[in-house]
Amino acid sequence: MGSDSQSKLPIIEFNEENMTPGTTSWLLTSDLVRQALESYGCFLAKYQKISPELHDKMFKLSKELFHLPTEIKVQNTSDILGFGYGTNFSIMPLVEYFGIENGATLEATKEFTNLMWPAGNQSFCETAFSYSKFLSELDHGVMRMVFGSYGAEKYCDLLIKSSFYLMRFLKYRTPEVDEIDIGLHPHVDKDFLGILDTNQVTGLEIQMKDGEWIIYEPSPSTSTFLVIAGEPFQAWSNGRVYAPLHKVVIRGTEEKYTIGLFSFMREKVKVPEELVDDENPLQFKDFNHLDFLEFLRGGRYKMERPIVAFCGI
Ligand SMILES: O=C(O)CCC(=O)C(=O)O
Ligand SMILES: [Fe+2]
Repeated sequence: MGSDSQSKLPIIEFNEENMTPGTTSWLLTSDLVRQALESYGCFLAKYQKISPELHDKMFKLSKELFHLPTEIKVQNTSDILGFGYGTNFSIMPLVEYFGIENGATLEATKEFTNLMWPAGNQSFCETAFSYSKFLSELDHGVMRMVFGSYGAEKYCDLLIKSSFYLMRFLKYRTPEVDEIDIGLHPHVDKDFLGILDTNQVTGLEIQMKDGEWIIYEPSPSTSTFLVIAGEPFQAWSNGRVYAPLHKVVIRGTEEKYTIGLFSFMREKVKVPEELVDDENPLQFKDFNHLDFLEFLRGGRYKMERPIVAFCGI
């Protein structure tokens, strides 16, 4: 166990003003965001667009989702590894999750809702859609800031246009006597950028660059999110952005719920020439993000740094 996240990780506020590209506060925030991702691979984002009411409603509806019968839940499938429903993993028995592929679109949210609630659940559909839409705006805002801060803003629109999301709902039950307390094994995310929201239960632990593990303490303010970089973002930045190893360990007696929005790119991911010079030679070849996800099949997702094996130079 290490120290807690509130004292270690940068906290960055996002508002109308500093999310407007070109303003002085946007430029200042852009540098803070880039530095945070380079130093920690993650930071806490204060983002009021998701109100406490919306947060509470989304988590209440998420609990209802996990209460559905198993025969309904297993219908949430996807061709992409890890995008559908998952549960009862022998090496991490506590976690159960759903995924909405193309989350942040109304069509996919409707389709998922109708699959889970054939008689309809308008409240879930509307809430999940507005929640994921607001989070996707934060995701775009963060990307624009990082690209801008590297002087690589001209590559941002194409990638953002090609991006899509996995909206993931996770639940971790508490371990029974003699059961392991691992919720998620240590892993580095395979998305470009992820945004995580949680109920007030600790469990997520993140490894810092110096090897120390810190415990993510959910903020009492429900408008605080954890923004965390995945390996593809690290590759795009030619190794500048850090993609931290993290895990979930359930030590208490309360169930943990998480909601995450993770971005993926359809457009080829290419290190900008602005990030390559004599001191920083090219570390990663151009790659297709979805091919990377295919590459992870057959147990390769357990590798320590699969992106290096996939497209490292
Ligand atoms: O539940 C959490 O806090 C972490 C989730 C996570 O790391 C993931 O879905 O990749
Ligand atoms: Fe993760």
